[in-house]
Amino acid sequence: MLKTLIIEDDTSFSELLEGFLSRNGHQVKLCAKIATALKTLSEEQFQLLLVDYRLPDGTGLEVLRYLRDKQIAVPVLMMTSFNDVRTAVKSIQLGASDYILKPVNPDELLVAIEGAIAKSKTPKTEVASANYIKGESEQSEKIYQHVDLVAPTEMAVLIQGESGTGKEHIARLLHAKSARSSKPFVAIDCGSLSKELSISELFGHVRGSFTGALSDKKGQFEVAKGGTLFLDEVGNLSYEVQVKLLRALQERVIQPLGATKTVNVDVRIIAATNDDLQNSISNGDFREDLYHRLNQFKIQLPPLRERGNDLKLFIDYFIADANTELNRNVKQLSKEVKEVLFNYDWPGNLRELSNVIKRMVLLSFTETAQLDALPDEMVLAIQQPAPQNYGSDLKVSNEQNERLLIEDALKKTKYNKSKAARLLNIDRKTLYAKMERYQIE
Ligand SMILES: Nc1ncnc2c1ncn2[C@@H]1O[C@H](COP(=O)(O)OP(=O)(O)OP(=O)(O)O)[C@@H](O)[C@H]1O
Repeated sequence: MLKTLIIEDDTSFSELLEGFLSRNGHQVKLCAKIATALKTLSEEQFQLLLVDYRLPDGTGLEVLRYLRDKQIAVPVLMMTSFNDVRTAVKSIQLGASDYILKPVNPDELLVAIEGAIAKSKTPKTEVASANYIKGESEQSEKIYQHVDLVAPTEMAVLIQGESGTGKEHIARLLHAKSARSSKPFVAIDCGSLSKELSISELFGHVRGSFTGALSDKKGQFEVAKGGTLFLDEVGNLSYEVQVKLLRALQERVIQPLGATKTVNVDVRIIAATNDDLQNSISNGDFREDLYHRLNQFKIQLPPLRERGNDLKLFIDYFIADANTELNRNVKQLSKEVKEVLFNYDWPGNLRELSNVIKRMVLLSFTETAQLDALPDEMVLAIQQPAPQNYGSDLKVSNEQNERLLIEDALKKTKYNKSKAARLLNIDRKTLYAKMERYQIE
């Protein structure tokens, strides 16, 4: 019996899920609001969480933040509508194992649950012998050439790219191709750690150094000794932690919280970000000196929609993978499916593509995948008129869209800036900075 908590406000849907999962070996509990869910989580332990993204008293991200702050390790599967994919993909950065599109298909749900549980059992420190393909576009060639050149050096590498573009995959590859490959690769998700936690997580602490420090704990700098420390979402580190990190990198020593002795640092740093750190530097959110330390070599990963022919290669690759995993035999795509896959703009990049293809293969019982195996909303999305056209100036166009999104979020939240920031999935400081920039009152 797998003890499972479903957090979902649509009661008829959650009861349906409850019945289905109970028949498939789950012991299910239901909560319809975040507040009741957090109370339940403080009283009981679960082995799996299914969380609706939009809930009456907030978004599923709040549940993830709670789990992070309380250091509760449990696989979480986000259930999201198509329109929320962009933000749901971000939930992965906050610790969710995966997301699944609503309406939820039962077979797809079981596959996603299996994946989420398997993922939670793979230690983050393990270097996965990930299967990957390189792609053939000019950009891909350049990326892998740069990987080959920089991997054997000791240079700090900054990997920049949208969510799901393969940053962690490149970081693991850099490690695997370096002289440090026999030593640990340790990944830290800086986005999912509070300030207090990130200091102890990075540098360690000694027993009694703060309430709750019941024993000595090695920081990840020490755990990664001789190997590579991967700082994912580095733009989310608080200013105080940035100062400590910079000192560690400059002086090559760290001091665990409460310790009198220092420890030598022997790690190579690879950092990743999906923010424009230059922007964060001008906003005063990120230290320029740290940026230069991390950015001795930059690898920019392009979004999938700009990878040209690579999209086809990735589609073929993910189909082959899903055929093997799900015991299907999809060999081709109908004309309509091709049209959708090649015209969609893939905000969640490779992660979204791999999920969409897995779902499509699961729902295809013949050799040709048909349109009804794709999410309806995806089909609708490509039929919608393109967003307002601001000419070929990408920067102006992005800024206009950002401005509209911010105004919309403010209206929806009756100008409550904390709520609007949460809705936009940015912090309040960033929202203020953007409002000032766009002169939104
Ligand atoms: N070259 C590749 N070949 C095959 N699959 C890939 C490749 N690159 C990435 N993927 C797959 O795409 C998904 C996203 O990759 P990854 O986690 O590395 O992206 P990311 O940019 O670090 O994501 P996030 O910003 O959400 O942390 C993973 O499932 C990964 O296995």
